[in-house]
Amino acid sequence: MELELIKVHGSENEFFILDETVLERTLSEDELVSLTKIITDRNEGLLNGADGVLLVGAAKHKATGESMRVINYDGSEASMCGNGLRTVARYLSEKHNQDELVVETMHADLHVKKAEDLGKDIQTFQVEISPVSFNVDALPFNWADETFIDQELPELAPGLRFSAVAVPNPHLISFVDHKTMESSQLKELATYLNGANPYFPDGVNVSFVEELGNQKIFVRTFERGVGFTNACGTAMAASSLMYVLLKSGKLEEKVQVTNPGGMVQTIVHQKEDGTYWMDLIGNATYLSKISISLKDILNHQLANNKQIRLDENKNYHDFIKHISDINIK
Ligand SMILES: N[C@@H](CCC[C@H](N)C(=O)O)C(=O)O
Repeated sequence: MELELIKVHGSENEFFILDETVLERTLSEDELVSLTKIITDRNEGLLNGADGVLLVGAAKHKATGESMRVINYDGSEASMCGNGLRTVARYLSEKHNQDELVVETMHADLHVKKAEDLGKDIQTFQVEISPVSFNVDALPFNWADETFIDQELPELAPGLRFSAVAVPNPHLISFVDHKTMESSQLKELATYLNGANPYFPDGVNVSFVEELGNQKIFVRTFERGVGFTNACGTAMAASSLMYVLLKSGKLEEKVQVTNPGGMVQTIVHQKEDGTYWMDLIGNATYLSKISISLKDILNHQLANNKQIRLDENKNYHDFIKHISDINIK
């Protein structure tokens, strides 16, 4: 069976999009996990690998058109992916010739839409990040209290304060100074919390956040199931939420979030029932289109592919050259 893949990125968080609805048959779970591990491998994978696979499938609910599943680099499945959802939003918007759609994800049907270009000729999409929960059971986080907001974890990271939030994938967030941002502390802590540990049985995405100015933050994330990525969309949305709640107090106002792979904008909203949701606005860039058979992938014969390299990334690089706040790679 021939597969059509699109290599894409959102803030240089890279994925392969695979649309299962146009295949002769659906993939088995084993095939999906094996395929993901093989093509995303950063050394031997397809086109230098990626951070995961985004599987477009038929939606279960009538109200929505199609669904997105997120398979991390290590084959584990995540409930959401913010950067990935922007690229799937673009794919579905072009497929159905529609500027606004609803995409079904593991826990929520999310509104997505085409937005004004963030930079010259940068395809830009705005996606809903929700539902948000501060309940530690939603992550899950083994902690005695119901929530964990702006608290110390002295046995793990003395002197730092953390907040735990599910959006709905799990995030642990700390506001740090520049020196801590550049240190090895994030890697050490996140590696521990994503191995066998008593706190986060399913692992957690860990982010350090540096305040850069009024409604401006820099976010660096070590992702569960991947490791360091250039950016994590749900982490930037969750970090913006914590920035608004703990620092600026400015709901409904754009936050500029820079990251090692570029820049996005977020807006934190509060509903009448008191719950929060975020908009995540950023690039949805196509890198290459690839045709390859499933058999060749599973036999590690990745050279047997046909590919069309797209030239959109040049515009993206011109765009990020002008973001002066990108200071950590
Ligand atoms: N990069 C994504 C998040 C992908 C899932 C994450 N690694 C997890 O396991 O929760 C994003 O842009 O949100």
